[in-house]
Amino acid sequence: MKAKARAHTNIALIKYWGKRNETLFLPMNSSLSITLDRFYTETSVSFDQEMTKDQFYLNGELATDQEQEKVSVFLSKIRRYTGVDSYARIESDNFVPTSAGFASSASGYAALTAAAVKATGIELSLKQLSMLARQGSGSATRSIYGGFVEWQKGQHEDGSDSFAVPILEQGEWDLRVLAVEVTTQAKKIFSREGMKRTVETSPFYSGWLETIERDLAALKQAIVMRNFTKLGETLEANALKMHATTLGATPPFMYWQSETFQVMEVIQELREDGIEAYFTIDAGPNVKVICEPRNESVIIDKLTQIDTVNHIYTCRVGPGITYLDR
Ligand SMILES: O=C(O)C[C@@](O)(CF)CCOP(=O)(O)OP(=O)(O)O
Repeated sequence: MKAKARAHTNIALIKYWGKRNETLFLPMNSSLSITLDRFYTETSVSFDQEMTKDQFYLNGELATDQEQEKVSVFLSKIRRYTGVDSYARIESDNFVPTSAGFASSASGYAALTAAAVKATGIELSLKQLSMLARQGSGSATRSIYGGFVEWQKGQHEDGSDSFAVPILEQGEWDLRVLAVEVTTQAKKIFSREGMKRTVETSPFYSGWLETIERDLAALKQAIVMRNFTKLGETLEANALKMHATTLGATPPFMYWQSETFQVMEVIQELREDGIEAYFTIDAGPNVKVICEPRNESVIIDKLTQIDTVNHIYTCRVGPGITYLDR
């Protein structure tokens, strides 16, 4: 019983920031992302009755004990859900430049979910795959689908209504995401810890939640109307509000470095010159710039003039999960 799947990473335009249930990975708020074409994870899973424990290989190497444990705990959720009781060999290859601020957990857990379930031979819906991937990493919930994807937070405390739904298919709106990799290698506060500390201690967190539904509605309307200005203004403001919550945490923290501000200033200058570009930032110093194809080259030219910019990856809207020959 073996299968292989590919899943792409995604960039949130309305951020998932905070859990209401850590065990089931239930979010405090709904979120919305774009799946990207360029970066993905390929994972194969082979269940074998003879194995006495799971074996996880990452990029060709046996993974660390900590990674083995995380994957095995997650695979047991899939075993319970599908009724399969054997161990498996898992091989994952990440085609994701984590140095550019892309979380490989989104594509990683989505690909693992798709390959593992396929290997069991049990047919599940994309909605069920999304609910399973959510329990590996929240942002993986969205990588089951391509295009523009909403992760509905759901109301039920068992998570049965917390999954992703496709909003717009790949190819229905051709936008660009420019991932700007800056030089700093600051110590990273992983998003799981960052959001937990913020939920538990930041007085600004309630303000974040109060504006989420309005942001989400505005962004979904912008998508329906293909209104790039409204999309950009909404996503940029949402990212800024997310990062504002961390400043009020105990102890306070900030993901931005001086290089981050340099990129943000150039984006604002571009807009003053009439070139529409908007930025979003996740749990790190790197900036992702969203623009329309016609402005891509002028924006890249301007960004490459910043001496602390290491590399710029150009991404387009990408696909949902696909199954590969072994
Ligand atoms: O992607 C977004 O919506 C916004 C973030 O990237 C942060 F900016 C959060 C991603 O969190 P994730 O790594 O999925 O956390 P997990 O559920 O604890 O594994």
